[in-house]
Amino acid sequence: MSTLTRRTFLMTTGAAVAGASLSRRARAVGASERVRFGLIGCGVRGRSFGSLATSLCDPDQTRLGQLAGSAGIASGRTMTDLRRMLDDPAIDAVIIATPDHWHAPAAILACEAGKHVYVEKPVSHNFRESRLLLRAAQRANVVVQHGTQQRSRPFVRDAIAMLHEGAIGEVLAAKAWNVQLRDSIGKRHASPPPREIDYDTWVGPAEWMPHQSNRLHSAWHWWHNFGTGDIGNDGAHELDYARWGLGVDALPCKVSATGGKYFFDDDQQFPDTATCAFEYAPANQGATPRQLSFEMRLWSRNYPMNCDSGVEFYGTKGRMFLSKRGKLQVVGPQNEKILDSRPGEENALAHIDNFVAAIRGEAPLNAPLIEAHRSVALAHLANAAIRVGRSLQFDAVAEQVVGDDDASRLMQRVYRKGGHWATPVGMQPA
Ligand SMILES: NC(=O)C1=CN([C@@H]2O[C@H](COP(=O)(O)OP(=O)(O)OC[C@H]3O[C@@H](n4cnc5c(N)ncnc54)[C@H](OP(=O)(O)O)[C@@H]3O)[C@@H](O)[C@H]2O)C=CC1
Ligand SMILES: O=C1CO[C@H](CO)[C@@H](O)[C@@H]1O
Repeated sequence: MSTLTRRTFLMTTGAAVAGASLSRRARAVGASERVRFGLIGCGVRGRSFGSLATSLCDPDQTRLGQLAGSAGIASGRTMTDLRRMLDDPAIDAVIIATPDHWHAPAAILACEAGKHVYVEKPVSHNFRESRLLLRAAQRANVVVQHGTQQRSRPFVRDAIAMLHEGAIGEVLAAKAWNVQLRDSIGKRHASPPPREIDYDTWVGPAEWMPHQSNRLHSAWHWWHNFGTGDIGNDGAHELDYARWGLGVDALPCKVSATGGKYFFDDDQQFPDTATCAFEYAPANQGATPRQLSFEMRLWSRNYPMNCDSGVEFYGTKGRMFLSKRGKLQVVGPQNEKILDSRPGEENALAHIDNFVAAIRGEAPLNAPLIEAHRSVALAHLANAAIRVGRSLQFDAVAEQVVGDDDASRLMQRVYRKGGHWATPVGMQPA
C-alpha cells in the first residue's frame, strides 16, 4: 500500500477521473482521522449504522427521535431534508439507507456536495441512474461504496479468489437463488399519511402516488415507483457474488426472465416467483460465453441446498457452493468432497471499515460503483424482461437494450411532474 497514493486508490476504484467539476471538494481525511458520518434513512437498515452517525435524516419524526435517543444524537442534528446534511461541513461521508427510489438521487447530490457515499444495495432504482451516479462520482472524485457487504467478508473473498485461481477449473456457469417466505402487503386504498411523516419528502423525485399504508416502511420494495422487487432487493447480494465468482467484468448480452405473482393476491407489483438467465460474451464474437441464472420464490421455505440463498458455481473441474449464510463447499469432478466449511457470522461493520480505509487512502474499495452497476443491472434487466414478457438482447458495450422500445423505456423512470429538487440535471427521461 505504501507506494500507492490516495489518488491512485481512487482511480483503481473507479472514483476519480480528470475533468472539470462543479462539485464541492471532499475534505482530505488523514490516516488516523475520524470520518464524520451522516445517516440518511433511519429505518430497519439505517438503525444498524446509528452508532456511527453524528447527524440523522429521515422524513419520519418518530424514527428520527427513536434513533437519536438510542444513538445519543442531539435533536439539533436530526433533520428531514437531506440537503441540510449535505450543506454541513462537519459531515465527511453519508450512509444512504433510504428506499431504492432515493438511492441514486441522494447519492448524486452527496457527490456534488463533496461527501463520500456509502449507498445501500441496490445502487439504483433503474439502469440509467446507476450510470448517472457513476458520472457524478467521477466528476466529484469522491469514494462511493455499494452496500454489498459480502465483498468485505474474508471467507467470501477467499472463496472467490479460489474460483479465480482455478479451484474448480474454468467457471462457466453460476446458479444463484433467493427463496424465502415473505408476508403479503395486502390490499389498501389511498389514505392521509401519518402526521409524523413528511410524505412529500418521502416520495421525493419519484412519480407521485398518494399515500397508502402498504407503501411505507419496507413495503415500498414491492412498488415499481419505489423499489426493485426482491430480484433487486435480496437478490442484489446473490447476483453480485455470483457475477464476481463467475469472473465477468461486463454486462450481459442476453437476458431471459419469466415470472409473476403465482402466490400473493395483494397490491405488490413485482413477481413473487421468477427464473432469470443472463448470458455473457456471445460465442460468435470469439469470447468464452458464461451463464448466470437466478431463481426467486417468496412463498416457501423449501430451499435448494437447504439454504435460503446462495450460489452454485460450475467449473470444468468441479462445483462450489457459496452462501452469505456462512457456507462454503467444494467438490471435484466426481463429486468427491474437497472442502466443507462453516465460516462464522458476518461482521456487519467490516464493509464500513473498508469504506473508511478507502477514504483515508489506505486500501482499495471492496465494492466500487462500477461493480455495483454491473451487478444491479442484472436486476433491472430481469425486471424489465418480466414486465415486457420477452427475452432481451443487450448491447453490453453501448449499454442499451437492442430493438425493444418497451424494455428500453424501463431502463429509466418517470419523475415527478413539475420537477423536484432531487431530480438532478440530466436525469429527466431522454
Ligand atoms: N445490505 C443489506 O444487507 C441490507 C440493505 N438494506 C437496504 O437498505 C435500504 C433501506 O431498507 P430498510 O431499512 O429495510 O427500509 P425502511 O423502509 O425500514 O427504511 C428506509 C428509511 O428511509 C427513510 N426515508 C425515505 N425517504 C427519505 C429521505 N428523502 N431522506 C431520508 N430518509 C428517507 C424512510 O422514512 P419513513 O420512516 O418515513 O418510511 C425509512 O425510515 C434499502 O435500500 C435496502 O435494500 C436493507 C436491509 C439489509
Ligand atoms: O439481506 C437483507 C435482509 O433482508 C432485507 C429485507 O428484505 C433485505 O433488504 C436485505 O438485503
